[in-house]
Amino acid sequence: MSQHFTDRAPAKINLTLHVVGRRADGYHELESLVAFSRSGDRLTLTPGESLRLQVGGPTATSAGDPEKNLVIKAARQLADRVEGLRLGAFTLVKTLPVAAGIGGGSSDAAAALRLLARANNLALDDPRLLEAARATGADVPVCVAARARMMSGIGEKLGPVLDLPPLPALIVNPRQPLETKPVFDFMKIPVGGETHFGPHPQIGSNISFDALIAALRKGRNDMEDAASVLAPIIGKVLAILAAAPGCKLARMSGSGATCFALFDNCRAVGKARKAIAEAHPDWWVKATLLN
Ligand SMILES: C[C@@](CO)(OP(=O)(O)O)[C@H](O)COP(=O)(O)OP(=O)(O)OC[C@H]1O[C@@H](n2ccc(N)nc2=O)[C@H](O)[C@@H]1O
Ligand SMILES: Nc1ncnc2c1ncn2[C@@H]1O[C@H](COP(=O)(O)OP(=O)(O)O)[C@@H](O)[C@H]1O
Repeated sequence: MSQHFTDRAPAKINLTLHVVGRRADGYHELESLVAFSRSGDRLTLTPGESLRLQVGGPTATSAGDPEKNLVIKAARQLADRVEGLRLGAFTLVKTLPVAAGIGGGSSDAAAALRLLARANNLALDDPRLLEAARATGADVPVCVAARARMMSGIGEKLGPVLDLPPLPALIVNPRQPLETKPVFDFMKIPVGGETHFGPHPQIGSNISFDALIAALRKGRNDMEDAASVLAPIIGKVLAILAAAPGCKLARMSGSGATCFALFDNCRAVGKARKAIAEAHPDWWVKATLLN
């Protein structure tokens, strides 16, 4: 049997998302504490000469044309930078909701870069790989290591990996896709302008669970109001999560519409998952640990 490599592409959760300004090229400058789930999509690479992608799984259709998939884009970006890069056939099992604020496509792209790095003996901190990540999408660099850390700039500046306590979390998507650009556009932040919503809380490694929750409460998701106008169901999801017994914090991730709730124990997450999944069988409801 031919050799193959497999990796997971976890969901990216913006525990905070502060929009702090806008660059001349229209991209928004952010400050965001990002964490990752334990589960997500699954990507396999069978190394070979030609680049191919087969997409399956429950959300494969909504991910769109495989030729435009971010897995292919990332592989081409790396091949443009690494002479003689061995490519191959990717198989993606897509389970994360698409256009959901949890960076599924970015995480798939980052997983593709990790797999190509393994197949070609490249280090994950090889500057060519990081450059390929940046060229693929703003959220791809943080998804390469897929560990909790601060992200700033448009996503290209990464703080040190943070040793956060694993956060019992429930992630809920009401299955209403919401693309990123219209939400940023709706915020109407002028180019060159700065926002004045307040500073980001300081969060370091080895912070206790309670101190982390207190710090996160001082932070925000600045895209929440705009996203809630474009997809009013977000308000309902947030209200349901906030009312779940034991919920310590409920917030939207990224540009939405996925929202998450943090709890101090997995039993409370399990109970909330059961209740919400039963009441809303059409929603995507996932219990996980974030860090
Ligand atoms: C908002 C965030 C927060 O983590 O997440 P999602 O909601 O997409 O998951 C990200 O910044 C999304 O990153 P990503 O989805 O990779 O963005 P890209 O594909 O590079 O850009 C999509 C579009 O979003 C806008 N964009 C993106 C990132 C950024 N910092 N400023 C922007 O204004 C641009 O209009 C761009 O055309
Ligand atoms: N592997 C992929 N998974 C999901 N979406 C993808 C993928 N590749 C390309 N896309 C496209 O990228 C866009 C954003 O998808 P996604 O990464 O799921 O958004 P978000 O970061 O908001 O969760 C969608 O329009 C989708 O068609």
